[in-house]
Amino acid sequence: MGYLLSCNVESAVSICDPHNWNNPRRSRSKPSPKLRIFTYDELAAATNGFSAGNFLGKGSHGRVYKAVLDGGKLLAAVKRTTIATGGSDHHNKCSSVNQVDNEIEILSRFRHRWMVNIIGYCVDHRRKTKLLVVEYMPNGTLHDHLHSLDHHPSWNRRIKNALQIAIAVHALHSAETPVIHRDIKSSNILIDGDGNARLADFGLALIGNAGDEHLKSTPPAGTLGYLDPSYLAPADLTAKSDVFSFGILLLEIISGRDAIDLNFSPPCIVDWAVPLIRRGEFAAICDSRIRNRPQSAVIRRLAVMAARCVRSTVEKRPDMSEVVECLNSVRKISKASPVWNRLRRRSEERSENVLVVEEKEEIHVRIVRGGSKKQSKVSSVNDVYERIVMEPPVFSPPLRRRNFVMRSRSVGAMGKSKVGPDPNDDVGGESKVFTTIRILVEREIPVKTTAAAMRLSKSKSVGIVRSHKTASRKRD
Ligand SMILES: Nc1ncnc2c1ncn2[C@@H]1O[C@H](COP(=O)(O)OP(=O)(O)OP(=O)(O)O)[C@@H](O)[C@H]1O
Repeated sequence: MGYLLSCNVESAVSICDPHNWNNPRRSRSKPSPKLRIFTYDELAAATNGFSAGNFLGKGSHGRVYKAVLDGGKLLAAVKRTTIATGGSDHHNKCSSVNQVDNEIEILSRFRHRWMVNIIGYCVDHRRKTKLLVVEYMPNGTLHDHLHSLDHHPSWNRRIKNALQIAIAVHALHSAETPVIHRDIKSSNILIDGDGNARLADFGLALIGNAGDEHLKSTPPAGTLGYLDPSYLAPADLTAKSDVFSFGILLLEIISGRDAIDLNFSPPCIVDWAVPLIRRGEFAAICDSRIRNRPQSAVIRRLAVMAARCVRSTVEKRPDMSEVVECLNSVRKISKASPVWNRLRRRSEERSENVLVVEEKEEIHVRIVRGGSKKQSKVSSVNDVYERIVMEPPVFSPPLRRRNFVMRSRSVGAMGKSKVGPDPNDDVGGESKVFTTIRILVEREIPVKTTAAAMRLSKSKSVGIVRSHKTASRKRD
């Protein structure tokens, strides 16, 4: 099959220094720590024989186990995949191993405080297995937190986590040899012991400069609901596809709803949120389960940034440095002392009608005295005119029900598989790629609305990264 990306440990030379994420020159000078090469027996012992008790979860390309290493001093997560030997599922196995190889390749070059970093790996040909060993994250995924029925992260926590991931993605994009993650989504963000968000799952990530042959020859991949609708062919890939996925993530963080959620109308988060944002109805997209709503300025800036990230015109999306700047300033506002925030809120409430013109990071506020809602000009997010709605927040649209926690499917397609954008996205033109999605229809819930409740089964990343070797062999 030729799906090979051998991890050359010695080539692991560059590192993203978390303290210098915006200074690639300084961060390049740090040496990369050596990867540990484990034996199978070592990892089997550390995971209690890959026991059910140590099982953490199952992805589309293998099972993940908790490992206790170095006499209990080091906790790790071990991702186990099977090396293909031919047969009907040969292609899937190739794809899994290839994704693990890809993760090893990329994670061995980059380390970042807001990423789930690699510790080492193991290749056991006799048992036909490859194991990736990464830092253990004890607090589940951001998806679990956002969609849990009991505990909902506070606004401060959400903004902090969004900023952490934005910083990690920006570090990848601005590295000397950039990396495009291609699978940014809440279930690929793990929460560490201190409640920090860490970007994980680099199985679909691509490393290289624009124009590199392997970038131009790797088919689109990603997760349904998060996948950039403009990314239909290998040549369409840019860092702005990650920006799109990050925008979806930000909408999910703000609203607490899934990227595709059939309990909402429309089910696609972009179709649901962007019209509300355009109309200035920021409160309507806020997660109604959190009692302490942040100031309007915080919600407005988050919502507008998210809407800009999911713009259909790729060039009009911000780059991640702008997203980081915005989230940084939002975090400062949201962390300001309660007294200051009360004063700010009061002054906001006093103005009956406010027009805000946002230009990049500068916000100019024009107070329109005595203006009616009709007079307030509300145009698209692109025109960056918004009206702050001073009415009580409009929470919970009528179709909202939380009977199910739904999860958008991770669909990636690489190699032979094909993947398409969310069917709800208005892509326009003829789509060159397709995808399938399993939907379970359930009718058991007595609710006032007439729509049947539907649930998506757990998302899975599917795909094969074609190696440089494969690409060049094809050319030959
Ligand atoms: N480093 C880790 N620490 C703790 N738990 C982890 C870690 N990595 C993965 N897990 C758990 O294992 C599960 C499976 O992870 P994996 O990355 O294989 O798949 P996924 O991202 O959930 O799905 P897909 O492969 O379809 O994207 C995760 O949902 C998470 O619960």
